[in-house]
Amino acid sequence: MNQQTVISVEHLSKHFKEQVALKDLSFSIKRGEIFGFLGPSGAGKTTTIKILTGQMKQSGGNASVLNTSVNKINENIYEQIGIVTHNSGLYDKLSVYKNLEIFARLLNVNKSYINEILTRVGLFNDKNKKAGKLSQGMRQRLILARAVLHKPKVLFLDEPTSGLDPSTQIAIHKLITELRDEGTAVFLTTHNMEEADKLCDQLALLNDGKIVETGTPREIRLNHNKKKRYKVLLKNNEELTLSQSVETTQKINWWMESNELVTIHSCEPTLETVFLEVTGRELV
Ligand SMILES: Nc1ncnc2c1ncn2[C@@H]1O[C@H](COP(=O)(O)OP(=O)(O)OP(=O)(O)O)[C@@H](O)[C@H]1O
Repeated sequence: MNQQTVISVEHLSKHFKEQVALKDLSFSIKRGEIFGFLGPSGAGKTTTIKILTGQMKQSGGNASVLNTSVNKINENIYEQIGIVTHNSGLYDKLSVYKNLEIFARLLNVNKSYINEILTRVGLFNDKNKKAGKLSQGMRQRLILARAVLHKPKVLFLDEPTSGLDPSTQIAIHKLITELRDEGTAVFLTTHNMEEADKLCDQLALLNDGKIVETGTPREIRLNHNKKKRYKVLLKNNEELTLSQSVETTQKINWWMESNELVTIHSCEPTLETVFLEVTGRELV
């Protein structure tokens, strides 16, 4: 295994009685990489996180996190990983600060870091508020702060921005990117293709428990850019979409020479379009 590899998954499968939830998944994630697991509801994203964090047993194949097989994971691993899932809870009756203080004690983190992380997630001024009185976006930022308080080497985020307002989404994206730049490996599940496109270094598209496409967001979009088209805006306000051809090249040249061309863009497919193309399903 490459020294930089922190998560390695080989032929992983999971079934619940007759129902197959994961089929033969293989991928790896390196240090300082955001890996996006993109798929519609029921595709198997949460099941994968549960197996990788030792909360559920796989039916076949193997996976390791920080060189420990998921079959041998014990609570010691929680000193090195952080998890944000749908059911991450908070102590509602305690203040924002106290919620973090409890975890700082459990995880042997210097208390001085609490104020720093509260500032980073934009909650410093709310540190004395009771957790139960926070808005949904503030709650999610506190849950994220708690998950990264001990500077984990691996961070698992299960749809961390689902249902949040745009400014909270931006704040969370900024923190995730900073953590990646500091070397954390991030395993992120989402069904938000814009989030995946913007944030992730590598992506796996998951459908019905199977990986149907992998690569960087750009590679995936360009691989599926078969019908190359261009959108142009001309000085007379005319907007045209043109397919690649000798005729189109001549037209564009002419508009450029005669200073008629205002804007030109290539029309690559979005990840949403790619997903629809490879699965026949929308990413909802
Ligand atoms: N404990 C369980 N018992 C039986 N079936 C389960 C269990 N957990 C998950 N499944 C099934 O496995 C499949 C994958 O579920 P999973 O929760 O991993 O999907 P997901 O991609 O995380 O969906 P969402 O985006 O809605 O959270 C679904 O068909 C689900 O019904």
